[in-house]
This record gives sequence, C-alpha cells and structure tokens, in this order.
Amino acid sequence: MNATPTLGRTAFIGGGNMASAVIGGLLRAGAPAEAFVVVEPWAEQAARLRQQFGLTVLDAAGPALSGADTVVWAVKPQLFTEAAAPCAPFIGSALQISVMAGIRSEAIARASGSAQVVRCMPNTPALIGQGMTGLHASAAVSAAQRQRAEALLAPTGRLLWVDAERDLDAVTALSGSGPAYFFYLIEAMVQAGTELGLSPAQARTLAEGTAAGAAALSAQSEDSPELLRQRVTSKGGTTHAAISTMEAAGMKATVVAAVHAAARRAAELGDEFGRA
Ligand SMILES: NC(=O)C1=CN([C@@H]2O[C@H](COP(=O)(O)OP(=O)(O)OC[C@H]3O[C@@H](n4cnc5c(N)ncnc54)[C@H](OP(=O)(O)O)[C@@H]3O)[C@@H](O)[C@H]2O)C=CC1
Ligand SMILES: O=C(O)[C@@H]1CCC=N1
Repeated sequence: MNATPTLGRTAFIGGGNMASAVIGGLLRAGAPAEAFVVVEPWAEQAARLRQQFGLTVLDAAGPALSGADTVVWAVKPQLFTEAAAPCAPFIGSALQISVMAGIRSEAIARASGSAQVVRCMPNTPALIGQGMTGLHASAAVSAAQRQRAEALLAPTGRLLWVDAERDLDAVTALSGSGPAYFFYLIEAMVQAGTELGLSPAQARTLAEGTAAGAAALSAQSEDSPELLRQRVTSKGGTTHAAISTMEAAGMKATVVAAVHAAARRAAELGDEFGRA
C-alpha cells in the first residue's frame, strides 16, 4: 500500500457497491491503485475489483491492514461487528471513516480501537460523481482528518457536514435512501406513459429528462419548490388534475411518513447491530 499526499494509505473493509463507487471516483481523480487495499471475502466481487481497478484485495483481515492511515467501513450494518473483530488488531491508530447506515461513532470507536471516527452517508449517484453525502466528525477528529474525509468523498459529488450525529439518521432517510424514491416515481411515470400509448423507451426518456430538469430548476431557482410547482399548475388544467389526484390519495403525507420510517430504521440498525 503506497500513500497519496492527501489520503495516505487507505483500507476498505467491504468492497461492494458503495466502496466501488468511492474507489472508482478516487481512481478517476488520479489516485494510484497502490494507495488502496480492500478486504472482500466474496471471491467473485474480489476478482471484479482486481480486474476493474487493479486493486490489492484480501479475502480476510491481516497484517497488510496495519499500514493504513484511513480505514473505510463499507460492509452492511448487520455484518459490522463480525467484520470488525479480525480487523481490530491492525487498525487502532487509523482514522475510521464509515459509510454504514445507523452504526454510531461510539460503536465504531469501540470495535476499531480508534476514537477518530467520521461517519458519512453517501448515495448511489456517487457512481457517476453526482452523489450527495452527509458527514459527521466525532470530537477526536482533527481539522486535517476532516479534510482527508472530504478528499476521500469529493470525487463522488457534493458534501454536507452536520454537527449532531443524530442528524445522520435524517440524512440517511432523505439523501441516502432518497434516490430510490425518485426511481420509484420514474417507474410509476414510465408505467403511466406506456399505458397512455408511448413506447417504454419514449416514456423513460420523458420521465428522466423531466426529473433532471425539475431538480436543476429547483437547485438554480430562488423560489421554493412549492412556488415552482404552482407555476406549472394552470387553473383548471392538466397539472391540477394530477396533483388533486395525488393529494386525494394522501401522497405527500405518505412520502413524509416513508422518510420518517427510514430514519427510524437507521436508528434501529444502530441499536441492533452497533453493539460489541
Ligand atoms: N447502497 C446504497 O445506496 C448505500 C449504502 N450505504 C451503506 O454502505 C454499506 C455497504 O452497502 P453496499 O455497498 O450497498 O453493500 P454491498 O453488499 O454491495 O457491499 C458490502 C460488501 O461487504 C462484503 N463483506 C461481507 N462481510 C465482510 C467482512 N467480514 N469483511 C469484509 N467485507 C465483507 C460483502 O460481501 P458478501 O456479499 O459476500 O457478504 C459485500 O461485497 C452499508 O453499510 C450501507 O448501509 C450507504 C449509503 C447508500
Ligand atoms: O437501504 C439502506 O439501508 C442503505 C442505506 C441508505 C441507502 N441504502
């Protein structure tokens, strides 16, 4: 494992979707593959990481981890304590960066032996550099280590620090899971467009183009999403017919309840799987 000036030597515990998105971004930004080592027990995924990125991949924790300045936790929360036990002897002096939903800094510090913990919640648009990540640093993390966490995640898209760790459950519910909510809406719009006679490809192009345009207009506008929606909604027109149907079905209340359910689940994951 070589060091890069900003990141140092970085070990990933878990080499699945999220780890691949982060590593892919770093390599595209010019980091050398030699700066990374990945622990990934699934042989097929390990082979993919070696072939796609030219990485060193271990099938289990070992002394090769002891050179790491930064350890990135990217296993499922359910597997965290099982994955951490064999790593702990080698990683106690490193900065610990977690992308795991729910697992709290205190549990990561206890399992790793390092109180320097940055928790992050990325999302899958990270795969194309358009992710949105929330981050929280525990008290023992230095300004330089915060910058290291930012350097790790910057190639995946935009970053937002939160001061209170409990806010990460809200971040998880909003932006971590959030791409799925928009994909769900796109699915429904494609279904409707197809029922109305468009081809699936035409419906998909229209739904995706509209989602991208609406998000970009909202991001660039000083006006609230509510006002932007009202501007689309002509009196007695088509949008009014659609939004009235959504309101009658309680769609906004359902979305609000769904995001609350995701936040509750994030907290439960911490309670259930963050114990030693
Ligand atoms: N997917 C998403 O949208 C987001 C996910 N996250 C978080 O990222 C984390 C990873 O999720 P994701 O990448 O989707 O999951 P994946 O299942 O794709 O990746 C996890 C990887 O860890 C491997 N693994 C299992 N046990 C161990 C072990 N003991 N040591 C090392 N590696 C192990 C798994 O192998 P195997 O398959 O053999 O078990 C798997 O390849 C989760 O904690 C999740 O909460 C955060 C934000 C968004
Ligand atoms: O569904 C999950 O638990 C993970 C965390 C956020 C997105 N995917």
